[in-house]
Amino acid sequence: MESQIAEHTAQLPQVGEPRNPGMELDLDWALGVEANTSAIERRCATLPGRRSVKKDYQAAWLLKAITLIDLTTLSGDDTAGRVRRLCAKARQPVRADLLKALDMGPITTGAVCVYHDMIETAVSALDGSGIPVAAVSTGFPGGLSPFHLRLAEIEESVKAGAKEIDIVISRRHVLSGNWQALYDEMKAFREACGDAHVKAILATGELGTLRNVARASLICMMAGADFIKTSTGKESVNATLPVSLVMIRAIRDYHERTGYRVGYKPAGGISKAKDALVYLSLMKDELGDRWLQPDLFRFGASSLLGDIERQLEHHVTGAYSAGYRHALA
Ligand SMILES: O=C[C@H](O)COP(=O)(O)O
Repeated sequence: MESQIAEHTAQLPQVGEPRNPGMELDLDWALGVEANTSAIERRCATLPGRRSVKKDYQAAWLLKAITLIDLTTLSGDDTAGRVRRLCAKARQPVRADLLKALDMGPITTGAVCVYHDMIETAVSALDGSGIPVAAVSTGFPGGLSPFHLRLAEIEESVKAGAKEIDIVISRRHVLSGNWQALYDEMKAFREACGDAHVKAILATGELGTLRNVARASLICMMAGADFIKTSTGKESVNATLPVSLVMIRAIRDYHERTGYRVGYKPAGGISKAKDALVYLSLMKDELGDRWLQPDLFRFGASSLLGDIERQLEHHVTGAYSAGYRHALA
């Protein structure tokens, strides 16, 4: 048991993984990509049944999943108190007695993700923990505020202490085929981030087709995205497996062609432990173990942690706790 947990939760040494610097816009490449929707859907339909992990392996994978969560609160009624509670949860996401029973030392979530106004609260609540604060930005979730204000918002968030910036792209650039505008926008966002890492939220539920998702993924990577992320969590359709397969394969193509590894963040609507396991096995199948580390994979999720805790408690005690006992996250 101990070795299974250790094997799946170990952090690989990150020997100076270079940041994706981006490249010139290569429209021939981006416009040449196709997405065979029925083949993609067929492949995804087989995933949940085919790759189930059980017992100790399942506990190990669930602990791993926790270390990959961007623990998120993005509500209009967020308060400093709620953000501080969320940060306490990020520092200690699993009860000490459960960790002990699983032979595990302390773990944390991958990051805490908040709106700009909550950055300073989160940074101070996470002080000394090494957990980065991610801020959604650029007029999240619509991305329709004036361009100079979107750049200024990024700069303010970096100044306030955010180490990761989750930007939203202009969906209209994709829907109108204005790929140059998408590239220029993403490049400007990346520059405004400076040393902070930038996640490009594609809002895939609003891009119309899987082919658009593939093209937008490539163009954002060409413009220097460190991560590509599915959704804001506010679209009517958020993270899905077909969209994930398309984005993950774009990441693979980009790595094969440029040598740079770009991260992946499915976000929105991922609230069940069993769904997290399917995403992890998809990453492992398509990209390999290197992409199961927090510098290359995150779940954007506000309630996934609660379900994972329930499953871990069941694993240890044989009983499920009531959902209300895990109300936060
Ligand atoms: O980026 C994270 C998402 O906004 C979280 O969405 P969720 O509340 O559906 O988990």
